[in-house]
Formats: sequence, C-alpha cells, structure tokens
Amino acid sequence: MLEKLVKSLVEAPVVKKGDYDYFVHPITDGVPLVEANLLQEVAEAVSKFGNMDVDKIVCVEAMGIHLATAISLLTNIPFVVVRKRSYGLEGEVAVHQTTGYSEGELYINGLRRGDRVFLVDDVVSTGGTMTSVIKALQRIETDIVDVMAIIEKGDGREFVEKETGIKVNTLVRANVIDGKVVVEKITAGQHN
Ligand SMILES: O=P(O)(O)OC[C@H]1O[C@H](OP(=O)(O)OP(=O)(O)O)[C@H](O)[C@@H]1O
Ligand SMILES: Nc1nc2[nH]cnc2c(=O)[nH]1
Repeated sequence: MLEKLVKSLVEAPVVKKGDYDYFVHPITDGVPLVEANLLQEVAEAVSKFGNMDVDKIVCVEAMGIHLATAISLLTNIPFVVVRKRSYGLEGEVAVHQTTGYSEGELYINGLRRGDRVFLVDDVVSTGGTMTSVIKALQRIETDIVDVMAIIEKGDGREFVEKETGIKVNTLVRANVIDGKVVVEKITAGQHN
C-alpha cells in the first residue's frame, strides 16, 4: 500500500528554508519528476479512503492542483482551485495563508453555500494553510464532507483539528530527522 510514495519519500532530499527542514518530493513540489504511476497510486488511495460523496473537490494552488486533477479524472468529480491571485468574481473570499516558511493571500471563487466539498492538499505541516482554507469554507457555509492531506508533517494536523473542529485524514506521516525523511506511519483513514 502506497509503496511508491513511501519509497520516494524516504529518498527525498531535504533543504533548509531558514531554519525549516523542507523535504523536496515529486508530489509536493513537482520536482525532480512526477512519475505517472506515483500520481496514480496516490490518487487511487485518496479516492479509495476519502469520502467522495461530494459535489466538488477543492484544492490549493499550487501543489494541490495535480492531485485534484488526478482524483477528478478517477472520480469524475469537478474541482475548484483556491488561487494565489484574486479574480474578484461575485462572492470571492480572501484567505490569509501562513506556512512554516511563507505567507500570502489565497482567493476562493466557484463555491457556494451548501456545496458538498472534499478538500485535498499535498502536505499539512504547521496547519496554517489548511486551517485558513477550512475557516473560509465554513464562512461560505459549504458542507465539508472530508479533508485529506497526502502527507502530514509535524503537529499541523492536530492544530487544524483544534482550530476548526474538522477531522483531517492523511495517507502517510513523515518527518525530517537528522536531515533525512522518516516515514512514521501509513494510515489511510481518520485518526482517533
Ligand atoms: O501546513 P502548512 O505549514 O500551511 O504547509 C502546507 C502548505 O505548504 C505548501 O504550500 P506552499 O504555500 O508552500 O506553496 P505551493 O503549494 O505553491 O508549493 C503545501 O502545498 C501546503 O499547501
Ligand atoms: N515539499 C514540502 N512542502 C512543504 N509544505 C510544508 N512543509 C513542507 C515540506 O517540508 N516539504
């Protein structure tokens, strides 16, 4: 289960962003190369373990887009991208995003009250991004059916759950220890 993801994670290089240990991986960065069979493995796991009884998949620019695309092709569910650029469409919702090494604005268009949504992202690390997007989805009064990050790192998942009251599913837990990525747990499903 998720052999390709785990193998590529433990081999992933780690770079410093300030004092933040940042692993570089095809799924989370699109480099050095995204093999179709790795993307397929991840998308199949998401659609298998996620609750896909939704109207729309929601992902976050940039490294959620290829995931949402692959899941959409598998499930025939359309997706919305939370962008880093404002479009000013009627009802646009702005979101302030902070991560362990950056911050900026995100903009949500295309979602309406009552939409049943599946939120997916590549990584939950500090939980800053997911928390702010979930709070915006709650402001829009969408029905958040399921939330999944492929990789959880650090204690961001608990932070999101505490801040939003929404359970976050993840496929693997990985952390950087002594400059190497260690995959600690392969769980596909809700954490108790
Ligand atoms: O849990 P957090 O600390 O918020 O980190 C997780 C976020 O960090 C990355 O996004 P980033 O804004 O780096 O940009 P990218 O997706 O465009 O690479 C990643 O795609 C997640 O969205
Ligand atoms: N690729 C990558 N994305 C991240 N987003 C938050 N933390 C990380 C990380 O360590 N690696």
